[in-house]
Amino acid sequence: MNGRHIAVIGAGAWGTALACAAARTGARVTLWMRTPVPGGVRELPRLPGIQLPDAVTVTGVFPTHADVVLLVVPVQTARSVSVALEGVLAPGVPVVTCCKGLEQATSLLPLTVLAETMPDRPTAVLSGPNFAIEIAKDLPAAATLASTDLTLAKHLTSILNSSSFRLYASNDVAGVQLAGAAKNVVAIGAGIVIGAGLGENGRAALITRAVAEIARLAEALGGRAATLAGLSGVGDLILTCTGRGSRNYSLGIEFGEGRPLSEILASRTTVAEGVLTAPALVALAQKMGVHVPILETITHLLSEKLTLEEARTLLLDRPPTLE
Ligand SMILES: NC(=O)c1ccc[n+]([C@@H]2O[C@H](COP(=O)([O-])OP(=O)(O)OC[C@H]3O[C@@H](n4cnc5c(N)ncnc54)[C@H](O)[C@@H]3O)[C@@H](O)[C@H]2O)c1
Ligand SMILES: O=P(O)(O)OC[C@H](O)CO
Repeated sequence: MNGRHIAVIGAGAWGTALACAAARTGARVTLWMRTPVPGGVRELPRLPGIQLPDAVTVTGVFPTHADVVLLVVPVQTARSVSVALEGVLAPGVPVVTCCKGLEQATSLLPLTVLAETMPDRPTAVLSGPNFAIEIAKDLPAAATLASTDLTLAKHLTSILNSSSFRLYASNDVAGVQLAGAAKNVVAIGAGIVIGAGLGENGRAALITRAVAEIARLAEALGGRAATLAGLSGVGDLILTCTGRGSRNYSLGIEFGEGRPLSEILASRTTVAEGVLTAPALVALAQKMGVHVPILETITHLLSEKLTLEEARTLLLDRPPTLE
């Protein structure tokens, strides 16, 4: 062990996988679970077949100290969990949000939520094309770690990087967070296209033009359009809009096949962040005065304000324009 301590808050699929990845850096790891199993566990329900490394201790108690804390809960719970964590965590310990989405009630990005709940704390975001099960199995992957403080981002990449999980530092927190949030909405749209039998050309067009919408919104929020070409942008869109392992993409496929959203959600126990992020994203775009017809159409399909036929007409019957 290297003497470092990494704490992971949230023992869902992604928290479990990140605990495995953190253990591979040589650190001691604590994994906070909302409802810990008495006597501890080595195999967790969200990732069947994955054994936790010995370096990982599962706990129901928030850490008071660590070299870094990873916040890995559904984005809609980030506010309440971070408030509780802030009550016990020592000042100065950096917190990295690993959530992908917007808070539904406020349209805030996760780091903006943390700025309200942990105002004096150093923070960062981790985002990229990462299916939890593959990270847990130690398959090769990469992601972006962004902080407004680039020195902190570089320091955290050096703590969390390993020979199978390669991290790149960035200071574009708006671009990285927005890309991670929006890709879940686009993945639902891509799934709808495939589920409805509209073809792979249509899916490629939808993804590509959605990138233009997200880039415009990222710039309006102070981010960089170029970030969309990176791991948190196109990288995650490629994975999530084509990989059947994506909860958001597979939800879109089922919806496109004609299954009601309420029925799909009732049949699942894991989070598909795109569902609640979609209306928040559209509200944010409206507030910033950014035109996002594709994101809007996906949102209206999910809320049944549009039929598939109406959505198709709305997107395709617009006058041609410059790319
Ligand atoms: N699964 C992946 O491959 C993956 C990869 C990258 C990022 N993410 C992101 O990580 C976040 C978490 O996703 P996940 O895959 O781990 O979800 P999950 O559905 O597998 O698990 C969610 C976990 O959060 C816990 N939880 C729910 N409500 C809570 C509350 N109020 N307080 C505390 N804990 C609560 C649940 O008990 C569960 O353990 C999401 O924002 C997701 O987009 C997931
Ligand atoms: O299963 P999804 O759709 O939540 O996607 C998981 C990760 O975000 C992929 O990078």
